[in-house]
Amino acid sequence: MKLRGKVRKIIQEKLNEGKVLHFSLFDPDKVNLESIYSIALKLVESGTSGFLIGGTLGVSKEKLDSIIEILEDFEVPKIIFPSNVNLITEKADAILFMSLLNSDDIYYITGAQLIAAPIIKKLKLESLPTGYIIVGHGGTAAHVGKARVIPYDNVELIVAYSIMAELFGMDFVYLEAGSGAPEPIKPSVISITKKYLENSKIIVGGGIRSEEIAKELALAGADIIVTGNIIEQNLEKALKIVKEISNIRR
Ligand SMILES: CC(C)=CCC/C(C)=C/CC/C(C)=C/CC/C(C)=C/COP(=O)(O)OP(=O)(O)O
Ligand SMILES: O=P(O)(O)OC[C@@H](O)CO
Ligand SMILES: [Mg+2]
Repeated sequence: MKLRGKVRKIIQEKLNEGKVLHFSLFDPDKVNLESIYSIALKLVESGTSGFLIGGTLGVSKEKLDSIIEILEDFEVPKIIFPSNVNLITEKADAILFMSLLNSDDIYYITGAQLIAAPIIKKLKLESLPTGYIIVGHGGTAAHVGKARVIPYDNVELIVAYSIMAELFGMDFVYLEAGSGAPEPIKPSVISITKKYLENSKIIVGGGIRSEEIAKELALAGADIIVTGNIIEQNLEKALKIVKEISNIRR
């Protein structure tokens, strides 16, 4: 919680320097507590700018807390990526205060947020207002969040949802293809969406497994690239992605 209250500023300053950020996603259900410190160290040395901690199935606050404690010494923001209200902890620096804009269930649009808001206030957690938009494959998050998933190539809908997030004043638009998606969101879709956004920053995640794709997405206009599965499955490849993104200047 050392960086609490500074997270948005840290992100903004890096973006102002023309950098594209990489966030490392740790799933509390899948990560091994014995190995997480050494994995995180390599990610930080390669240039990752944030830790997202979250998952949809099998996640407990206890495991979330243990992970954040292990990561505490790294001067990198530790941000909760919540699937529900049970994953709010005072140990984090910040939380993605997300609304799943293309959900059919009001619970994921304003319901969970209603329950979370007073808790976040009480804990003095920094909140990062985020429009969460699920596209394509969608994965477990789409199923649980009852998303009306947008087809990968329906750029008109993706743009409309993204503009909506910006008009609501959300600082971030998270375009999510779903954890482990067979293909990520298309760079061409990102570049078109980018043209319509004046303030909101674009987070892209889901199915990013190569430095080539990560670079294409970054050059197309993604501000933050998230990788999760590849860190668990092929750390060397994940480190290549982090290095590639960290070297980009726009
Ligand atoms: C603001 C608060 C407290 C909650 C918001 C809750 C919302 C809007 C949730 C959206 C729907 C949802 C289930 C999102 C999950 C986001 C997430 C943590 C994705 C990464 O986890 P996965 O990789 O999909 O999970 P598994 O590995 O368990 O499949
Ligand atoms: O695990 P991957 O496929 O990298 O997806 C990351 C993230 O966007 C999932 O919510
Ligand atoms: Mg996962």
